[in-house]
Amino acid sequence: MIALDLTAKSFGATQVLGPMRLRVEPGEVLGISGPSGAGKSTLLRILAGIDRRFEGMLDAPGRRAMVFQSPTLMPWRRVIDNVTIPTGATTAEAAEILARVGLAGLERRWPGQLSLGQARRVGIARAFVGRPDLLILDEPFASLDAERIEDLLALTAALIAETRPAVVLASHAEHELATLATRRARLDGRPARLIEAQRERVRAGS
Ligand SMILES: Nc1ncnc2c1ncn2[C@@H]1O[C@H](COP(=O)(O)OP(=O)(O)OP(=O)(O)O)[C@@H](O)[C@H]1O
Repeated sequence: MIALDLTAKSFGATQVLGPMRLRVEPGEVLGISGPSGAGKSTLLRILAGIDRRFEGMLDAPGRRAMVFQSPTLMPWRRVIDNVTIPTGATTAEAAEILARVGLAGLERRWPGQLSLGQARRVGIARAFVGRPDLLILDEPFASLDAERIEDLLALTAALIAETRPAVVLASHAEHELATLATRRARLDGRPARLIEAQRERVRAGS
């Protein structure tokens, strides 16, 4: 389980996030919406352990993975190395997950030779290859066309069901949140608070 008890997060004199308490169990997908600039990315960076400069306590499981809005691939490394190097996965494990996300045969390509949708798939492969306990998804499908979003939503849902990490997803897209989230919350206000919706539905198997 991931547990955050946050008192405050500030940039300089500006407090961005107010007091909040957040818990996510393995197999749960907490979907967070909220206006632009509310602090979703800031909260996700805290949960991922990237930003430790906050007041409060974070208790997060060991294996964490994050998928960002923009694919953060190393352009000077081939696709397969973009999966193995940051994760420590073997070449065989990387090839298997790349095939799983529909990129069989593209392992030796350079990131610059991929479409945006393919680059996103590499990001998803990299996130799941280590079977994370905590998965942070920050607008993972932004700027893709509707058909590709559907494919990636289905793929992500299947991989979550198989590996059952605790997932926190931030998105502006209602459809993405409605498809993936088992719980919903909204981040709003100044400083922003997390307002949890009532539990809506629990996906089969979770
Ligand atoms: N490194 C930083 N230094 C100063 N202010 C920052 C920094 N990062 C974010 N902020 C500010 O914190 C607030 C929250 O930003 P954040 O990116 O977390 O919002 P968001 O909800 O993710 O927005 P969006 O939905 O547009 O991505 C904004 O007012 C932003 O300007």
